[in-house]
Amino acid sequence: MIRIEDVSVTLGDSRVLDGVSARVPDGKFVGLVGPNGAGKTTLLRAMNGVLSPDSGRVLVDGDAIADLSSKAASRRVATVPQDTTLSFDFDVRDVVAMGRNPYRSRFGSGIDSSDRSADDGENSTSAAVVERAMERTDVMQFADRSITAVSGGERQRILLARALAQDTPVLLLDEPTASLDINHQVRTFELVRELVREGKTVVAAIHDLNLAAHYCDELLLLDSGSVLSSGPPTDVLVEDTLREAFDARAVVSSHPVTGSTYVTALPERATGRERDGKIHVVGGGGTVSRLLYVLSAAGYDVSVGVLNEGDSDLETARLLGLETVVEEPFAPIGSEAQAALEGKIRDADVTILSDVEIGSGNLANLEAVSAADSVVVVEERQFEARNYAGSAAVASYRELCERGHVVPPDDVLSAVEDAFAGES
Ligand SMILES: Nc1ncnc2c1ncn2[C@@H]1O[C@H](COP(=O)(O)OP(=O)(O)OP(=O)(O)O)[C@@H](O)[C@H]1O
Repeated sequence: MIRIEDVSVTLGDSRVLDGVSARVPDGKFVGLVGPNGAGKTTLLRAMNGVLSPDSGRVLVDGDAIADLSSKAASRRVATVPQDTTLSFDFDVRDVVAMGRNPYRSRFGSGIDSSDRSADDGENSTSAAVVERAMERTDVMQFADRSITAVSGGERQRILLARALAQDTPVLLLDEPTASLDINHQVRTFELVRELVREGKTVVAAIHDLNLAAHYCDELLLLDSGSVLSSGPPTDVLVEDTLREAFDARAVVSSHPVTGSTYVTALPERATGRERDGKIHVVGGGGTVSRLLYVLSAAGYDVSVGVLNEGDSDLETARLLGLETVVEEPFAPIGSEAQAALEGKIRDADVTILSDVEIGSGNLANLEAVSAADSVVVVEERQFEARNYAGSAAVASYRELCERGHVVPPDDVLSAVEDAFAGES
């Protein structure tokens, strides 16, 4: 168990940590999240004993880490720093083997009698621990190369190997995947989960909130040196808290594939007049996702439907946190969905009809749209080019086109602005 008790740290003139308290239970993976400069690295440095707090303390397995000798502290806590630059010219294998230093006697390279690996018997020599650490972090191929001759991402994995070779119950990682390609990001986090399953306690500063949500048991959100929120990712990653910490608009949903809490950052609303109108979008079949994103990023209150369950546009709408009118997969629009659609169109200031197919199956949709206050029709092709034979649906669609703005997809935002400006 790691206990962080009311830790405050001042660096230069600034109070970098201000009364931080938290607990990390054994065998858990806790993600430290928060904006740049929030104090994540500083907290990790207080946790490994490199930095002594001005007040408060960090206890690891009951002992204040700052009071332990550096050797004793290094047997409890291993750290992979954010800055992995190493200026000395050692072979990679030697760098990883440095993880064994806390177990070596002060004289020469003999193994200290308290070396846990020595206690483990013949097969767990230091060399074997080092080899295993290199295998798990996929750096064996660099073993005989100089540490100065590997890439930043490779160096990051080598320093993780060194931390594993240290064989400590606690592992601290500062942005462990910052320089890693997508494959090694996932492999590293999967490895961390495996280490946690084996009983290690891991705390990692992580900028990518979605990776943090997916892999961590709990998150500790720091903001300006204080804990703003802590607990399971679903409790910490909520829109209001994210706005407060990161000063950013974000939508929180669950990822359609993994089911993990998923944060989608939205661009700030364009400056100028506040776009606070309601828009309902009729369209789907995988064609309106970008439109939904653009409109909600612009700050409008957007709803969409009727969408069938299974439509990728529905996933997008859910990711963006939009209101939806939904029908069963592949089913025609039933009376309940029809009534909900009519309600949404009634409530909306502007209704967008986006490149829908015109046919008898869509007549009810088109008639519902004809009750809208203001209509924008998105058309990839000119109406005439569609060459539809006369039918009630075509007549209804033609009437909507005559009444509303007809625009290509790229011009929707300006057409919507015109509609709000009352120029329709
Ligand atoms: N030696 C120092 N002297 C003065 N201020 C410092 C010093 N080291 C760090 N700071 C400041 O302390 C604050 C916290 O820094 P820290 O590196 O802990 O933040 P962080 O959350 O890890 O940030 P990032 O996400 O950018 O890595 C920052 O505002 C930083 O500028």
